[in-house]
Amino acid sequence: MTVSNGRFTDSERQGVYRAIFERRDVRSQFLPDPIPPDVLTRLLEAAHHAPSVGFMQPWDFIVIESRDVRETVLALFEQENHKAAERFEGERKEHYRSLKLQGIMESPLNLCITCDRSRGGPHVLGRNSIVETDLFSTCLAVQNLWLAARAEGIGVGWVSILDQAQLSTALNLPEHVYPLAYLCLGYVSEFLDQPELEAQGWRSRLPLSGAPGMARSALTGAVPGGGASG
Ligand SMILES: Cc1cc2c(cc1C)N(C[C@H](O)[C@H](O)[C@H](O)COP(=O)(O)O)c1[nH]c(=O)[nH]c(=O)c1N2
Repeated sequence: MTVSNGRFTDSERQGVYRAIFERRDVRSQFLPDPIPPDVLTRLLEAAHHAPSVGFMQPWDFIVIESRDVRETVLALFEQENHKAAERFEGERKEHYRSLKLQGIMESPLNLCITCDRSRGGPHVLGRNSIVETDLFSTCLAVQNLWLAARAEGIGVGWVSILDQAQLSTALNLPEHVYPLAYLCLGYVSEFLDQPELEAQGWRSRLPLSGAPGMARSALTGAVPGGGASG
């Protein structure tokens, strides 16, 4: 069916929303099946079509299959995760320790999406005032990949419990390249219907209306839906 004005058909639109609402951060459900090269290429193409400040396209994609490198990154995770647990007390600490927060070895492929902070030279259109816009752009590449992966039936898990300098060393990154997202990718046994942290009782989704800081009018401080302002 042809639709004018570049509009999506109903089923195309539903597909986009389905990817958004059914995307999950995956740590526990990875299958070992390899991701075929053409599928991986589609995911990287999707990431590469993210918006970026001044069309800077500051990202690069490091595909990591090596078990040695993954074991090194897992050791970095264990070290930081141990420190992270110490920030909680009592039952909350035990709860934290029970959470699975990475799938580095179980997933068949790890991917580091980096941000080259020097790309495009010293003056990038749109980045003169807010210098972090290159990092924001790279986050959008991550999200594009995450949604495309969901549409391909592939789970993605973001591992950020890592020391950034140690990760850079492990991946041999030059100083101007920032390891923005360390991701685990693979087909999954299932996609949970809610975030794993919610299923584990760690934290729940906030309501869109009335949540602190959400949907707030910058001019009046009023929260649509009758929530308290201020
Ligand atoms: C920047 C960033 C960093 C992390 C995450 C996400 C993002 C955006 N998340 C995943 C996070 O816990 C998850 O997105 C939320 O719990 C919501 O779940 P769904 O993504 O909707 O399944 C995440 N998960 C995890 O198990 N270990 C981690 O280190 C991180 N780090």
